[in-house]
Amino acid sequence: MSQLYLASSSPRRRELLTQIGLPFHIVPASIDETPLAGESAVAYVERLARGKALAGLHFLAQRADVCVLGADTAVVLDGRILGKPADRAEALAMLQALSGREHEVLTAVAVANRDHCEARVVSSRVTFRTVSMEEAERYWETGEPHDKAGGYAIQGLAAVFVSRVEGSYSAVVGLPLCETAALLADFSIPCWQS
Ligand SMILES: Cc1cn([C@H]2C[C@H](O)[C@@H](COP(=O)(O)OP(=O)(O)OP(=O)(O)O)O2)c(=O)[nH]c1=O
Repeated sequence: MSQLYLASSSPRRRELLTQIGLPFHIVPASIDETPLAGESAVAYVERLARGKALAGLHFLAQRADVCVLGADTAVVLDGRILGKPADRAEALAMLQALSGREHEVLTAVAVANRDHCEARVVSSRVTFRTVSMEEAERYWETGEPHDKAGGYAIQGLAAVFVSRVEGSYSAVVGLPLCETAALLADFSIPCWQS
């Protein structure tokens, strides 16, 4: 059986993969995350997830005995991708834009070995109650928003803003676990139940 590598520096993704009982190693995979001109959000997250998995495989010198998993999460509002906020002003602007509205969270997961690379994209819908400017400012001070797509963490303090989730909770946090397990099964990497 192949050894599984997670191409990610995200502690969330490590915790999520651990949650479903899979042993894995970590491999670095930093890639350019600039969107291409005219690229849709779905195409963007899929390209990045594949890119991270393939960069990890490259780092491991295309070893024959490994499978590498990469993922990418983007928050999409009115067709616009909200990445990680660059600074306080951008984080506050994102929270104000998300306040009192529904938005989409897209997460792509990709698995690659030397022969092929497969990906799935999962779309979820998250609704925020109204968030006041004072709350947004306090939230920024907690330090939670800076490394999160859309400037919030549903699994963290921002849970108090979320009135509804439709879709995959684990995908919003950073890795769609149901789809990940299915994808890994296709690569003959069994999860806890098989
Ligand atoms: C919307 C949302 C995002 N996030 C996080 C998940 C991802 O870590 C991050 C999105 O950025 P990504 O670029 O997908 O991932 P990353 O840079 O953190 O890690 P890597 O590329 O090395 O795998 O936002 C949450 O933790 N909670 C949430 O509710």
